[in-house]
Amino acid sequence: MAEQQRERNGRFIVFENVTKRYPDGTTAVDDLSFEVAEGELVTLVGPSGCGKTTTMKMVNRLIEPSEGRILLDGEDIRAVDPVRLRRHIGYVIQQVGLFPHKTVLENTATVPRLLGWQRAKGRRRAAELLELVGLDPSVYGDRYPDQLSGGQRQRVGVARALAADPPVLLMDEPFGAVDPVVREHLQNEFLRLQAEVRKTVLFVTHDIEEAVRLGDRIAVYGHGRIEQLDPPARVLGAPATPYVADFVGADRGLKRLSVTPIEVGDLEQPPVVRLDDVSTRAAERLRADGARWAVVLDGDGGLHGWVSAESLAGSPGGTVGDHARRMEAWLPLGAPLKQAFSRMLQHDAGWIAVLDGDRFAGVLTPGRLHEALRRSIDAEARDVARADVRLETVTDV
Ligand SMILES: Nc1ncnc2c1ncn2[C@@H]1O[C@H](COP(=O)(O)OP(=O)(O)OP(=O)(O)O)[C@@H](O)[C@H]1O
Repeated sequence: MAEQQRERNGRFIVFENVTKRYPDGTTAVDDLSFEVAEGELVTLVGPSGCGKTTTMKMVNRLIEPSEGRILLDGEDIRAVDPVRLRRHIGYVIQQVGLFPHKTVLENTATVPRLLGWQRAKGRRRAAELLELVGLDPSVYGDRYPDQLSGGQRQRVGVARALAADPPVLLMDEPFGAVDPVVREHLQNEFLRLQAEVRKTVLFVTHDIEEAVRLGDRIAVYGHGRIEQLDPPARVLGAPATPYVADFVGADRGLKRLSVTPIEVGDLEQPPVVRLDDVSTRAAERLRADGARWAVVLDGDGGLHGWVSAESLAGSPGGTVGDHARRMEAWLPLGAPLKQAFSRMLQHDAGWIAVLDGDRFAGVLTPGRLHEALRRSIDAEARDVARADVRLETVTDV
């Protein structure tokens, strides 16, 4: 998929043997080579100080590499004026950096203004973007940043980064400063947004859970190097090194996988269409849902496969059946998560359909699978804690 996109569009980020040595001798990034396809979201995850931020800041030339080169859309970024470059790359950081004396609308319209857009056009665009990130511009547009919650400020940060429609988005722990509940909201909203705008994104996080939930691929960093760059299911299910296994908690997780069943609550509900639905109608529904694909059921409600929004929109005639593809990867409810993992790896699939008897129940994604596993591990830890408490009581007596 990534390969095809690359060939078709050619716009992506390429790191070629990039090393960054700081003047004090610290090697923050060591001979790094990797590529990001257009429209792909790669999460950079790893412990503090492993070089994630340095990697990211080299893309918008806030930091210059000591060796190697970085290409953006086929162009060596050293040939591009840094200020011009930055105006074409969205940048979202943890401490959003909104201008306190400017309103939300003015903050959001900053880059369009710098790019010389007319004021009215910039404000129109800013209002659209605020709407898109879930902030009603008529309510929030005239507020100042200190009149917003932390989560709302992060949303403005995302809207501002997207305002000039940059092809590339750099996000450095953008949701790191908000509480876990708001964080999950922001992540889900961001996923919906990304399905619509399909930017090429580098996303730095400490949090493996966030990396799994958001990334098309995850780059797991060791010191200054990427230890593994793979889709989430592969990183979790087939860690490339003991270091990666340890970082993603795979050792413990793999054991729990075989004893944790798939439950209804673990499933996502993608749009569902029928084989005999008119394809234009189905395409409209997918567009309205902001979905890139839908599950296809046959006349009896059994699983047939899936269909992409692209193929429906590309040739509008006929029924869904003319465009649908078979999906072999499915499992019954109650099957162990381990089986889901191995199916995902076997079919190189980003999701697995789950059936309740003959009925389609939903899909399991790597993100959901990881959450289920996490719950199971936490439950196990709580059981152990309770057992400890009982033992202490016995000793006291
Ligand atoms: N200006 C600098 N001078 C010297 N060393 C630096 C400088 N900036 C970063 N470093 C060092 O480079 C290494 C990588 O730093 P970087 O900020 O890229 O890590 P990170 O993975 O983003 O960490 P964190 O998750 O804590 O933000 C660290 O050892 C850091 O101390």
